[in-house]
Amino acid sequence: MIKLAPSILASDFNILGEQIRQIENAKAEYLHIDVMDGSFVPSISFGMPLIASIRKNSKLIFDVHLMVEEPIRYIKDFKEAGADIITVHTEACTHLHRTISLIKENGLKAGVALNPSTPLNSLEYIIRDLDMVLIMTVNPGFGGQSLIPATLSKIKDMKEMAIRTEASIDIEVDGGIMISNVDQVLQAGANVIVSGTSVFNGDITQNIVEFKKKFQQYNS
Ligand SMILES: O=C(CO)[C@@H](O)[C@H](O)COP(=O)(O)O
Ligand SMILES: [Fe+2]
Repeated sequence: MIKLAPSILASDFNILGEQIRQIENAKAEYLHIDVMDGSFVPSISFGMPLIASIRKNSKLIFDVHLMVEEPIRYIKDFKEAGADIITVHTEACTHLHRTISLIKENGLKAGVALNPSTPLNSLEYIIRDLDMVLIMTVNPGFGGQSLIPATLSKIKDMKEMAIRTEASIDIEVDGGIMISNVDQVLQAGANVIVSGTSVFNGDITQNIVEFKKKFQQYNS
């Protein structure tokens, strides 16, 4: 089943609650929440207080993408704020296995994200412990960038790796994904689609309908 994960980084924070309701009513599966620390990535976004606040009025699955150095320091805080899935960057973790174990001990789903230049073989000894791998299709840090074409073959290779290792993982893709190029990532094997700009620009409900139409042929 293909899932849509709208990224609130592209939302209008002045009416965030209302926009999340629209996403929920349009039946997106996840809410993608980009946390940036100004160190691992150049920009700073938001953190636990915002998540705790929107958690009160949403039943969506909170898919928290931590672009944070040594996220092991904050796993418990993000759980308490309301995260359901926590994805950490392999490049930001000195002790990746320990970090993933802590996410799981907290009863959450665990994901690992890879920057565009990070090879898949860094996952070889951890893949069976994961619920999700996030293949970044842009360099993390900002919304509204263009998908890097070389990441398409990486998604394919990830799918093959999951089959070869018999790992039952979701493959999430994130960055520059639009209605016009979503077929490419779906054909490559992704099944969780993050989209910020293309969901929030214009009519949110209609944009989600368009994404879901595209997903139909891959769901059979
Ligand atoms: O993690 C990130 C960026 O670092 C993403 O989740 C973006 O927020 C996606 O936004 P678009 O590229 O779809 O505008
Ligand atoms: Fe993200």
